[in-house]
Amino acid sequence: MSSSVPRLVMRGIRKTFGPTIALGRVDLEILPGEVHALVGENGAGKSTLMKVLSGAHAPDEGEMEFDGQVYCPRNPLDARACGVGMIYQELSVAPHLTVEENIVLGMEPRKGPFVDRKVMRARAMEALAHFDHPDIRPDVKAGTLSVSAQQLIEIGRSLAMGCKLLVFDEPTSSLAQKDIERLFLLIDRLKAQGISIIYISHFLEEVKRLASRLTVLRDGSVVGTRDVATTEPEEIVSLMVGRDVEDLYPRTERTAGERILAVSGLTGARNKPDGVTLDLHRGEVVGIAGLVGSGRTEFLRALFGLDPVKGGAVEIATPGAGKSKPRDRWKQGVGMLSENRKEEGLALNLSIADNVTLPCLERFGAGGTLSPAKQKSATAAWIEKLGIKCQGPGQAIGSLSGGNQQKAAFARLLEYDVDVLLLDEPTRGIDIAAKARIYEAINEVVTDEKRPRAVIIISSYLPELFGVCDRIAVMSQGKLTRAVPVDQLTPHDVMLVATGKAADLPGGGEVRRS
Ligand SMILES: Nc1ncnc2c1ncn2[C@@H]1O[C@H](COP(=O)(O)OP(=O)(O)OP(=O)(O)O)[C@@H](O)[C@H]1O
Repeated sequence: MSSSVPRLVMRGIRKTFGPTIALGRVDLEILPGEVHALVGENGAGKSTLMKVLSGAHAPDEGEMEFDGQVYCPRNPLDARACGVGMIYQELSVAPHLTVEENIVLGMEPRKGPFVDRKVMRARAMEALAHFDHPDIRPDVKAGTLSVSAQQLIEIGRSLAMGCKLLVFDEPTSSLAQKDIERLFLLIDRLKAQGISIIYISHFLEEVKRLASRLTVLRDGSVVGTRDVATTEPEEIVSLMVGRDVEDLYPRTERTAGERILAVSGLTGARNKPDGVTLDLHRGEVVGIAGLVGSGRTEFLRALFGLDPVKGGAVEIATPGAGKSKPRDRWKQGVGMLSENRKEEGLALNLSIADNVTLPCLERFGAGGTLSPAKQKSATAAWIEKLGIKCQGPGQAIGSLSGGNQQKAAFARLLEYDVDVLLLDEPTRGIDIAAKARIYEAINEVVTDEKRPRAVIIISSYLPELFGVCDRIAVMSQGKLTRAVPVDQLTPHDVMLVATGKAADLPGGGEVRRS
């Protein structure tokens, strides 16, 4: 931190949306060459603060300075021209354009009425020199590249403009482990070049690895800024949630009951999954570990009837099974939460109550009439249980923060009350305290005395799988190992199989019974 002039000063930033105070007079200071983490619960105001910084939202009050100059961007392009680049979770690369066209997008160098292709190429090459990535050539179509390469194009776009402050909003959520490590090394290099970074993440391990200071937002206010090296994770979490953290992985005694699902030799049209066999019993949670791209999502999609299969069988022993075709899994008592929030089919203009009750509206009225009061009271119970931060069941779901939308999608699955829950990365984008509530809800459904349900959960976060599951199986190149009880496994065993260094897990594949 060579200079005494801060890179960025945000002072007294206030932003309201109708009755919601998203930010109440926030102050933030970022130094040159500093990686500064921004953490907080879902709905704390992190995205809103960054949207003010990027010119996407005008603040109601407050002022900003960038390198000692007044900074007041009119829009994100203007912000980038002033030196502030944003790298969002949902990438904004244009797939049909080439890498170099993406890098100069909106700032194309001109020669008369035409794009100056020579200057464009030179600018792109200069930006790409930061990455040393063999696949990212200036003339390839961006859409043909992996998610991690597309993320680098976004970063390149900001570097080509000479940005001195980059904002990363949960950048690792769609990346494979090796790409995550590559990104961290890049962030280290950018920092060494004096570029400042604001890093938003729900993973405190990432914050520890990268940041020197962190700021905690709670309910639209800064509750503390700390040096990362000298701050314990427990202190950060209690600052975030405003109280001490209880047990993150609540779990009561579980017993596997009758078999509810039997998958044998399931093979997808494109060989992912590849001959997958798995049994699931009432009262248990089975985890699927594996690297991004190993075929975990494809397995759940094939099992749920979303993608075509070319071989194998799925037997379901729920009260609703047999009455309907395999495509109608919901009617058979099987529900799925997709990893991609956009695919969840949340109707963004409708209220939380409408979204949560939509799949089972018949329960909320009789004779063709609907009782909004019943919809609202059922939804209010989920809002309370999962801690969805909102004004009430009537609020449009599109105006919730990303993590709170994800919680509402989970509430919808629970409200539908299925026997088998298929969960693909259910806590992605969800803060630590809310994760604990989701784990608690999972524990409740599998230990329900009258009707214990069964859960399959995919997660890239091993502590989560070890905390929540009874058995874990590992997916690698479309093939799934036996599901082994968690107390016979270590995370190391799982990683060896996931990375292809071992063929199978140790331990037996038996199900624990009472
Ligand atoms: N366009 C909008 N209209 C109405 N309310 C909004 C809008 N954008 C954000 N809010 C509200 O402002 C508050 C802060 O939301 P924000 O998205 O900044 O939270 P966040 O900390 O980024 O959460 P997450 O971790 O879930 O992404 C929330 O209560 C949210 O519902």
